[in-house]
Amino acid sequence: MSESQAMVAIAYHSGFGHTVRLAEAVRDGAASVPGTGATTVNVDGMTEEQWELLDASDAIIFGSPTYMGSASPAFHTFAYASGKRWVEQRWAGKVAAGFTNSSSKSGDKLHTLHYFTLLAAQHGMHWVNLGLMPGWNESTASENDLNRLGVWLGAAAQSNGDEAPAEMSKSDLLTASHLGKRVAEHVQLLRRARQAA
Ligand SMILES: Cc1cc2nc3c(=O)[nH]c(=O)nc-3n(C[C@H](O)[C@H](O)[C@H](O)COP(=O)(O)O)c2cc1C
Repeated sequence: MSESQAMVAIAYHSGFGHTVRLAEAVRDGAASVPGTGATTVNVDGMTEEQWELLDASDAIIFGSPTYMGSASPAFHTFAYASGKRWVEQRWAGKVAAGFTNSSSKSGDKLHTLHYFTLLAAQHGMHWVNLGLMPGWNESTASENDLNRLGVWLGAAAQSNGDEAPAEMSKSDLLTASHLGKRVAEHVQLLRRARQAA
């Protein structure tokens, strides 16, 4: 990462390989914005180096499958451990966003996204929402629309319980990529504003 380059970190967990595909799409969307580097961090077993990478990032995008109506236990372990950063408000002022995946169309994914907003707020971070109108909600609409699940708070994806990660919805992956790009654009805006201040 060059000195002037912004960094977007995607802090995610994936138990069975679906959510990691979203994390990669978010990363690619963020990296498409000029002057932005992006990297994924699997939060299941964080190293000191990975914590330092998050500390040094301009944005942290949280991602987890929805298990039993909330983020996965591995993600919650990461969030609990982030309390060390919380005490010092070390992530305050960073940009935050989130994404989740589950097998049901709703599946209570919104609760996972709500949880991410609280985590971001406790860290003093600035939440960026999805910024896409809902798709697939008219007779002429299609499940290939962006934001096909009609969520505003973050990127939500649905993968059938009997299908491999390779079968994931292209619309969901593009929606995740949109979120990464939007976060990187906000990071660039904030950087310019802070430099001008
Ligand atoms: C313990 C457990 C709890 C789950 N709870 C939910 C749930 O609350 N809602 C839902 O729609 N799917 C639920 N699922 C399905 C997962 O969200 C789904 O398999 C998802 O694709 C897993 O993502 P991953 O491959 O990244 O781990 C659950 C799966 C497991 C193993």
